[in-house]
Amino acid sequence: MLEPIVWEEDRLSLIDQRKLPNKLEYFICKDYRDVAYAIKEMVVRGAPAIGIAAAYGMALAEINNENIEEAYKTLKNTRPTAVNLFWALNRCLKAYKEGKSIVEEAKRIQREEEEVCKRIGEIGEKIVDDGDTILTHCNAGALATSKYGTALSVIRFAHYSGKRIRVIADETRPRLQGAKLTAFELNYEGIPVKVIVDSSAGFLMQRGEINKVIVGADRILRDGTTYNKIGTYSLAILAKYHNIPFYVAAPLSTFDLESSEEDVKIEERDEREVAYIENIRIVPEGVSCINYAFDKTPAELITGIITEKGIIKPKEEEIIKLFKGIKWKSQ
Ligand SMILES: CSC[C@@H](O)[C@@H](O)C(=O)COP(=O)(O)O
Repeated sequence: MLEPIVWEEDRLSLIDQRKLPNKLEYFICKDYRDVAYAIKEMVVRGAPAIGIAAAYGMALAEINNENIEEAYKTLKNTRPTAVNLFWALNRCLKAYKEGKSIVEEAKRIQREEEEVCKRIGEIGEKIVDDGDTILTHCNAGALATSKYGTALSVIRFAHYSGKRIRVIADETRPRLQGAKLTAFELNYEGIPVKVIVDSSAGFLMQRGEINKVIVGADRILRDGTTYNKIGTYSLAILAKYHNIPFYVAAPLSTFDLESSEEDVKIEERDEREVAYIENIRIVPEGVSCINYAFDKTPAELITGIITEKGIIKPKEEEIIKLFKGIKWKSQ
């Protein structure tokens, strides 16, 4: 399996996801500023992965004897929507304030998140039937976590258990995480995958060519409202219309029990991501573009949320029950 986040000899190496699928290269981070750059520029991306990377950013600040509060602030301001970033940074800051090692805390976060993704796969594969064709959006795989993934962990474990499944990856404009990353990751492991343009999902559903939709999440509120890559909401509406089960797979670190919808900042990225394809302008000069990176899917469109502690309905009482006995702080 790919190893997107490697901590070795006091430095952090990240698979440079901007270069996939054509080059598998590592981007080396020697200080927290390198990590902040890597998160902002999407060298590393995906909610759990940016949380883990940010934790190592704090670890680098500790090793380099830099100001920890400054590092925390810089890393916190890289991307606004995925809550795992704030969750991981807060864990590291707390460890530091308690006089514990940030390096050890970051390693613990990575180990735990990998284990959690494995559990999501083992638990979630039960919803997959032999012969299913599963649509997924963006990349919620090992590249977006550290190992296994969330939505792709469910798909991986269904494949490992011998179920004959096929995956359809939305290309996921504008950054093409589906076409570039999900297709690369699944193909790397021999899991059958085909790529479609985002706009053909509805037609494939209408033709009965999709049995399930499984996506990841960047933030889930206490009422089940789910923030994920732009386009997720449209897929959820389409799935509802065609009676296709729509699942979200996410670890507890992606839940945000404290915020309400007004508190969640949807990242808006540079409009050039839409206006250009591989450095060629495709939108007429003088025309601007709208580039929200995430959207919001209401709970009533979601069949179930697959977590490391079981599959739940996206309902407040079930979500609260998940967190019984767990202390949690987002931002
Ligand atoms: C397990 S990753 C889940 C989400 O983080 C993923 O679906 C997603 O939306 C990633 O967005 P990105 O902008 O590539 O960081």
